[in-house]
Amino acid sequence: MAKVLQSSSLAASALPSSQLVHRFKHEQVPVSAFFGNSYQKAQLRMDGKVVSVEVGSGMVKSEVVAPDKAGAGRSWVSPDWLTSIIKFGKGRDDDSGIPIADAKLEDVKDLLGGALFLPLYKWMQESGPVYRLAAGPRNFVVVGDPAVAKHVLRNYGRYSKGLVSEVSEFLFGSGFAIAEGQLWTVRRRAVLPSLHKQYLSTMVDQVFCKCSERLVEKLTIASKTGTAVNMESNFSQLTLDVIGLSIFNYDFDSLTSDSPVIEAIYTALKETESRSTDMLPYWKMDFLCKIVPRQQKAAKAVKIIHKTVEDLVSKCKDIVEAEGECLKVEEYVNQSDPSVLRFLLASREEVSSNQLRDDLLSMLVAGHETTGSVLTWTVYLLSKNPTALVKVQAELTEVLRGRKPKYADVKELKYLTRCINESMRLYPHPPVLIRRAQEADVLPGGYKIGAGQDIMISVYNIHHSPMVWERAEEFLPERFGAESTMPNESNTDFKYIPFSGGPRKCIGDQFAMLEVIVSLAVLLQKFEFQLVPNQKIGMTTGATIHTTTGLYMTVKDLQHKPVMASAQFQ
Ligand code: HEM
Repeated sequence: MAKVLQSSSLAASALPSSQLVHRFKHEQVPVSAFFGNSYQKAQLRMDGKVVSVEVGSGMVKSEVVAPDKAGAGRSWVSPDWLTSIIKFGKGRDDDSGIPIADAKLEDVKDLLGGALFLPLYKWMQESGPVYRLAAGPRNFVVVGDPAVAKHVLRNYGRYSKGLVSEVSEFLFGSGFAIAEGQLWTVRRRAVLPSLHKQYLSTMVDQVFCKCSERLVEKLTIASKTGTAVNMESNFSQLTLDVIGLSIFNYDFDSLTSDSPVIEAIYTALKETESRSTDMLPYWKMDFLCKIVPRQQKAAKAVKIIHKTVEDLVSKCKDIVEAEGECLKVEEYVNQSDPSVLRFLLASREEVSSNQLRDDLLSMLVAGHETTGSVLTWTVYLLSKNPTALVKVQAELTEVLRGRKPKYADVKELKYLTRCINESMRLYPHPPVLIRRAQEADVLPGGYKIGAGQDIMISVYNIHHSPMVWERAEEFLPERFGAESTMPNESNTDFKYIPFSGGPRKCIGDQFAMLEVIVSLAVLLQKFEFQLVPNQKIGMTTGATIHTTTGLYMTVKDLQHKPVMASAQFQ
């Protein structure tokens, strides 16, 4: 006898998703992945219709029963029935102690291409800091509690990157940003020393300042004509220049944002940007990527990126081989090319060209949009908080007196740094970290999870939680204190984790902070940024928090404007 969903008991594990697909939203999704092995028949709301689906020995039969007047199913996440599945699936024997979020259609209708972290926050307010969410083919335990985040992030061996590795492998390959186990350990250990202090201080002068000054030239023209500029796309371009030049070669005149190399990478990255989120419903269905046009486009773009990076690796190999001997750090940073690539080749480590390519790509992708988004939201917040902006300008005048910043100046720009810290609290990039339990575990608070459980650590929830932060929604750079050390996961006990924490913490955190501080020091000494009026700045997500339609600003030259306020802050 076929059972209907509402009365059946569903097993938690998913069927292999390979044969069973249902056409939905113009593309195909794996019906079977939504159900357990004991499932036989259910009614689903899909594509604006109520559909009866029957599964038996590898076959799926579906027929439309009625139009779906309630409108559920216009999103691939049909929350009402997914919540039901989880409730029935976990059933009476659920002793995990984890409440199930009551996901409603209106919470998630814009989920695809929208801002997932916003409904995650709403559900935290309703269900508490740790809850279970049905999302597409999987269920996630969503974490907004610093103690639980600390447990998961610190116990790396027991939690892998899971889904995030699966959906971004097409781009990162075996790069260390998504690699696991021994490969990750070896490659991270090999790359980490390339970001040493001397390298960073060289980059401030040779790359960060130069790229920012190039943006100053562009904005000067806009300031003269009064044209509004989209600062989000300008920052995206700036940070790609910076990371491309720093990783591959900082010969500024030969490798610039308008050079074919950077241009190719930029175009290709744009194409691939949304593929990871697109991929979530197709989880483990590689064949769909070969037939869906948008996925085909992304696959082509990855080929361009790979070819471009392979050419750069091979050119640099020739240079290093011609040099013969291994260079010491001091010698190497004084050379005309102290790039990460050159460091890695000069260290003469046994590594394949493809592995090197994937590791460099890991850094390029992880270090580009994240830093661009921090710049975007910091400038946005400063334009909305004139008192903080005046303090920043006063500090810049006091410390730099109109000159460009050097490495040693950065630690004196305390208030600017706190504004950036606070911007990363309010707008963390990425807003959600994904992990998968390798074994059963009990989380702090007594929540039980099984092996294979997917987990979303919502950094956004932790950073916005009124249980964690006072006046959580306000922009208060002073909250971190001027003289205390830079806030991080250790000194805030995982309340502040914009760079994650534990063994897989961001490898480029210092690089990124330096880059953002230096870029803003150059730009804010020169210009005042004003939001174009009547602009709605909405949020959406790719890997980071983006604006929905750009951040349009007018820029005014500050050259002759005196700065009044004192730079002191408590
Ligand atoms: C403000 C800018 C940045 C932010 C907010 C940021 C944030 C993060 C976060 C949260 C993670 C951990 C992801 C996870 O646990 O799943 C991460 C990892 C990583 N980041 Fe960053 N990042 C930034 C800039 C950079 C830069 C400039 C680089 C390269 C120079 C970089 C390279 C990486 C790499 C390679 C990883 C993976 C590390 C591993 O798995 O071992 N990031 N980043």
